[in-house]
Amino acid sequence: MDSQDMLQRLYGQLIVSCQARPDSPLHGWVFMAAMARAAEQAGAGGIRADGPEDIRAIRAVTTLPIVGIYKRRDLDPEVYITPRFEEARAVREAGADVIALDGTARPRPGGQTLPELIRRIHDELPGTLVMADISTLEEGLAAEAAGADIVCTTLSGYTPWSRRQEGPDLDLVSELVRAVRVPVIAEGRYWHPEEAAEALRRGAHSVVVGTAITNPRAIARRFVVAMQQAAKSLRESASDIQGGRHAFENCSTG
Ligand SMILES: CC(=O)N[C@H](C=O)[C@@H](O)[C@H](O)[C@H](O)COP(=O)(O)O
Repeated sequence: MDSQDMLQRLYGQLIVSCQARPDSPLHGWVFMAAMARAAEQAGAGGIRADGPEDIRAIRAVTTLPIVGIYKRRDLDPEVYITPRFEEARAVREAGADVIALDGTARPRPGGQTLPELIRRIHDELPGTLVMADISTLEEGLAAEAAGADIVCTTLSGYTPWSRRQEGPDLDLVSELVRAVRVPVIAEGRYWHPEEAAEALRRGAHSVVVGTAITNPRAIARRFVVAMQQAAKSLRESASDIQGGRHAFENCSTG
């Protein structure tokens, strides 16, 4: 399948990000491959995955397009998403169709600039689509000029200069759609299905959802916190009622 067909295949689709950090009980390729299968059964149109081991395992169980990344926080705590050509090649060789990488202008470990890295991927790994993970409109424009095939809102809220907000950066989707010619993929803090639908209405090509689907710890936590808050206010109102009753009793016996 050529890269235009691949883009076409992702159009309007949910891409499920199947990632689990080392401290998660679900860390490991067995669990990530199972997550990817579950996502496919649900009707997702693509998978985003981290690291050659997970990507290889996912490739073995699905024919869905894979957006591959290789996080290397050990090389750089800030520019950690597929920072160098070495990581890009490893991800591609493991079976990824699209390589997503840090698309900001920050200095990269290894010293290559973003345009140099994208050029090298296109030259040496032909047929690979490059997705630039960016945090602002300006970075999206620069990434497109640098040769990125797709821009993605992944890093909005995760660079010191980008918008901080609890929910997804839908406005960045709208701004990018107006300003760039390449497809814009929405990603980052999509928690409700309606938000993903809204991203499509604003012109997103696809939407990537991770935590809300593949992180049971975060999902369960949401319930725990909501219930703890409810229990606390129940306790408070019960003690108010009790306090009221005491006051009444003291008053009527006094
Ligand atoms: C900032 C960063 O490193 N984002 C990572 C990129 O791959 C992942 O940790 C996110 O889970 C992914 O972007 C999906 O987003 P969310 O989990 O919010 O749906």
